[in-house]
Amino acid sequence: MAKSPEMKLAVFGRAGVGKSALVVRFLTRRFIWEYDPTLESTYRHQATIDDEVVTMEILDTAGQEDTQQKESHMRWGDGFVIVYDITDRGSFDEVAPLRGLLEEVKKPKNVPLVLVGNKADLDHARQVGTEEGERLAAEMACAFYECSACADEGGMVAEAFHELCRELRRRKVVQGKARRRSSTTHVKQAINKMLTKISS
Ligand SMILES: Nc1nc2c(ncn2[C@@H]2O[C@H](COP(=O)(O)OP(=O)(O)OP(=O)(O)O)[C@@H](O)[C@H]2O)c(=O)[nH]1
Repeated sequence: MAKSPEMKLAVFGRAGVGKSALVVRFLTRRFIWEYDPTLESTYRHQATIDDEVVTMEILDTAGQEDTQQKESHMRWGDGFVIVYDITDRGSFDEVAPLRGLLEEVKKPKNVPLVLVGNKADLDHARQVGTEEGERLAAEMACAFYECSACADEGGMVAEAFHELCRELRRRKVVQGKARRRSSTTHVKQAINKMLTKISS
């Protein structure tokens, strides 16, 4: 049987935006009100996405980690969930610098990621408009979801993680094609070289 693809996903965002709550919601479909502030935790999870089994390693990072720790986690990951809290403008302002660091650490640029505005159940305390999230996601060329880890009736949390896996899969297909194309070109070049040698 073919081995299921493995994807390393890291979740970033300011302390308290709900990273752990989102990861736990995704893994268990439950919401737990209080967590110890995360040092960092990694989880393994399997899911069937569009008829393909995918194995995910999910890293729930600590909101308070320093730049060196962030960079090391960014190097580890294949795809990223950047989370802000719709009731915390400051957490939204931290998204662009986080994305900037990601682009610096990961080369080539255009890193696979999804943007999540969490705590959508707290609309009365909203500080960041939905259109602002949409605009930022468009600038970063990534998918955008407003979610609530606490009240996830629409299954948006899983959708955000699944979309990131789909994006990683799409890129793998494109990279595979590019690799095949480049090896075909190499073979053609070698044959041409041989023929030139024979005829000279
Ligand atoms: N109302 C509401 N509260 C939420 C939601 N998600 C998380 N919370 C609350 O927000 C607080 C912080 O949640 P955490 O999941 O610990 O946040 P975190 O981003 O992992 O925080 P650090 O581990 O410190 O980086 C907790 O009190 C959660 O109960 C949500 O969707 N709605």
